[in-house]
Amino acid sequence: MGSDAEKTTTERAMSAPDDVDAIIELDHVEKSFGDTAVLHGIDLAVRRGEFLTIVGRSGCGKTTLLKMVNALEYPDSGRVLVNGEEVKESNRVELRRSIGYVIQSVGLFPNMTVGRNVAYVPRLTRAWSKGRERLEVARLLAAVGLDPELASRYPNELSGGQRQRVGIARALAAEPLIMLMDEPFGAVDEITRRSLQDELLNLQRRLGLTILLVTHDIREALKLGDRVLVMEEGRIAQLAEPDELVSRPADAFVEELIGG
Ligand SMILES: Nc1ncnc2c1ncn2[C@@H]1O[C@H](COP(=O)(O)OP(=O)(O)OP(=O)(O)O)[C@@H](O)[C@H]1O
Repeated sequence: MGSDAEKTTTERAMSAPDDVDAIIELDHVEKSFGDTAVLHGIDLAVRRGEFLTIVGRSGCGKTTLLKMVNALEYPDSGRVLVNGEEVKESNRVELRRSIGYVIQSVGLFPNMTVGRNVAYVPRLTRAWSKGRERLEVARLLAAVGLDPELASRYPNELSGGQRQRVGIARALAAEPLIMLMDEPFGAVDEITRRSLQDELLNLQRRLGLTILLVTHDIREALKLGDRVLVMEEGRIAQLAEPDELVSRPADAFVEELIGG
């Protein structure tokens, strides 16, 4: 009794952090801004190579949770561990370089070409020759479905969808094990969005990336996530595989979200 095979997917999904190969662990994390409590006792273990999607209403704490992982925010109490090391104790610069961070507004450097943008972190950390850099940039642009010829353009000479792809290529250039993505496809049309989703899924499987992706789009969350984390007012409403979430929503809130 109680073997893994006998558990429901929810029980497996909710099982204790120490019985999985966790690359990211949140251990009873609490966070407030002034008088406003934003995260309430969050316990979460993300497995190496897992794609976790995070959904919930605006202001429920999704971005704050993501920022805990790359030390842009710290918990008031509780612990956040990446690769078994507490984030609070880590070297922040090294930690951030090892974690890709992609946000909706992309944040490309406007005065640098696409190529320079993509090669930004490798230029700081690796001694690539000019030729090698050109090859690597072309490879990365192709990986996110962009024509390598775009390397010589400036960000303002690209469409919103192309800029989003460059943002992902730039994050991948640092060869991260973890990617944090906050509404990465928010500003693109439906067709581009679908193709970006497909490319991201391929990359994630191929490179064994661990991805935490925040989205407002439940269909996107169900399509991309190995598991989906539904947040409600700073708490975990449900953490489950997509099928389980759809067939057995934990409460009326999750049911409404799925129904919508
Ligand atoms: N630096 C900050 N100072 C004060 N309050 C903050 C700060 N960052 C976030 N908050 C507040 O914390 C709450 C959670 O914010 P967070 O950005 O995590 O929500 P979210 O779920 O990502 O929202 P959205 O879906 O709208 O992006 C919000 O009420 C927000 O106003």
